[in-house]
Amino acid sequence: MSVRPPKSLPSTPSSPPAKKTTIAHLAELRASRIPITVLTAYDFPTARACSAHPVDITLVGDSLAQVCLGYTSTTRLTLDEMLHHCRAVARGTTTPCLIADMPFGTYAAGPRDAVLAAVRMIQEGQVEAVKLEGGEEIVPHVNALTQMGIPVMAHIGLLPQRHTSLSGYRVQGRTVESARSLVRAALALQDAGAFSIVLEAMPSPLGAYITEQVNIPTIGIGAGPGTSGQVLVWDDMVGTWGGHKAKFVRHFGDVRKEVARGVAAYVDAVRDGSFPHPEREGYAMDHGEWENFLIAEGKSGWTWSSKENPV
Ligand SMILES: Nc1nc(=O)c2c([nH]1)NC[C@@H]1CN(c3ccc(C(=O)N[C@@H](CCC(=O)O)C(=O)O)cc3)CN21
Ligand SMILES: CC(C)C(=O)C(=O)O
Ligand SMILES: [Mg+2]
Repeated sequence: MSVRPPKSLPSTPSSPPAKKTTIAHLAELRASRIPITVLTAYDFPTARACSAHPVDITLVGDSLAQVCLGYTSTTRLTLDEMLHHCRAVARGTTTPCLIADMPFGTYAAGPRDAVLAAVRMIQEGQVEAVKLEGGEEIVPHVNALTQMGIPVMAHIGLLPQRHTSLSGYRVQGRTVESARSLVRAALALQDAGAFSIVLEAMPSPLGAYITEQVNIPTIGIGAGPGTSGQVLVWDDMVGTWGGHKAKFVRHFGDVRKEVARGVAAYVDAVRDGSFPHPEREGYAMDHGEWENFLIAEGKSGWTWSSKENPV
């Protein structure tokens, strides 16, 4: 399985042809202080939407477990389930860099497991890089992956895969000790070869401070505006997620309301017989063929009106 070749989007007079996002390009965005845009995607149409007004990175997050599959925790998601969604997102992805979360349990036992699972994610899932949650304890895993040429995005701060042992989804880095351990983790993960780090749920000054201390792009979610880029979960961004709304979420659309309106309008239209309209959404038949059909059936006087006889 080879890495997919860069694809170009058609150019318009106002915009040059979009190029495939590379790791070097992400580093350039950081150096130029151009915010990096990241959105999650779990399926083909969402991947297409992310590619159409292109974000820099499309992330198949393990938030997939909750917002798309209805599990109560990301820890329920298996590698096979993740691969199934990665393939769908890959089919809809053009220029964005495609990254996916390594599911809970696929790297816990050690670097060897991490490499085996990451190879499957690249070969079967067609992703370009993997993301792992953890601090200094996953430095050996990040080393093993990056030494074999598998690009790694690190993820520190709030670690949803550890919500049970951490007694919930809590903002991190609010004490001197916790803030210092996050800075140490960021530097250690950078030294281990991570090309970028997600900073989740930490005070804004700490997000900016870590960003200044490292020389790789940081991607914030609830880490303030001082990071190199931002990520949001798709369903939080478009407003389709009906569960807990974290403080860091902003709805940039109200798709839930529009979906509810559409479903109600469809059900009402079918029930009142206004959908489908016999011509607008139906197929016509040559009049002579129809007459001959009725004669063949012995029913030449048969008439039908969608109004009188809706079924
Ligand atoms: N829809 C959705 N959005 C996410 O960002 C997300 C998921 N799902 N699922 C996987 C993880 C879980 N995440 C979460 C889940 C809960 C909080 C949360 O309850 N945050 C509290 C902070 C509590 C505190 O003060 O410490 C909040 O109110 O923001 C944050 C991130 C992030 N990821
Ligand atoms: C929110 C991002 C960073 C994530 O890890 C996910 O969607 O699972
Ligand atoms: Mg995740």
